[in-house]
Amino acid sequence: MLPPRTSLEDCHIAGYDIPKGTILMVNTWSIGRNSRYWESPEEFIPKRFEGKDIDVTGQHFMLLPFGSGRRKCPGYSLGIRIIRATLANLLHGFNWQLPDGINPQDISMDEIYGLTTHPKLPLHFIMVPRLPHHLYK
Ligand code: HEM
Repeated sequence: MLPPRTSLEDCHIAGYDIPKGTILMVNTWSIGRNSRYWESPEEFIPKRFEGKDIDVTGQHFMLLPFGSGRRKCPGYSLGIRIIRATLANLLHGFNWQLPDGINPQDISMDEIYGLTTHPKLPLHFIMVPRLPHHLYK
């Protein structure tokens, strides 16, 4: 859910009459799993974004990781850079393996709902350094 909004005037949206002063919650979790907008929404398919002109900064309402409008996340640019740099370093610095006896299909994708969404069960990986040892000091 995005933080709540209050409607400033009476309006009519998607068949609903919304009186002035109504507190509105935008369910981005549900939008992200709506098959009207996403093919196989429950599947993790990063390639679905390849070659698509989908913006993450609040222009395309089917994907709102940083919200939208006047109250959208002011830290989105920093957030994107931190995630990109962290992920790139982890992938560059380590080969990733599953523990013995665990297959990719055994990994639980269950979530805990809250202000942010966390995995319900911890993820276990073995990180194998792939660069010369002195670079990790
Ligand atoms: C990947 C990282 C991040 C994600 C996914 C994220 C997501 C969000 C979302 C969904 C909102 C609510 C927007 C709305 O109501 O429309 C928000 C608000 C906010 N974020 Fe972020 N954020 C991230 C990083 C950051 C960073 C790095 C900062 C500051 C350095 C930051 C500062 C804020 C602030 C101050 C608000 C409240 C804005 C307001 O209510 O006017 N965020 N963020």
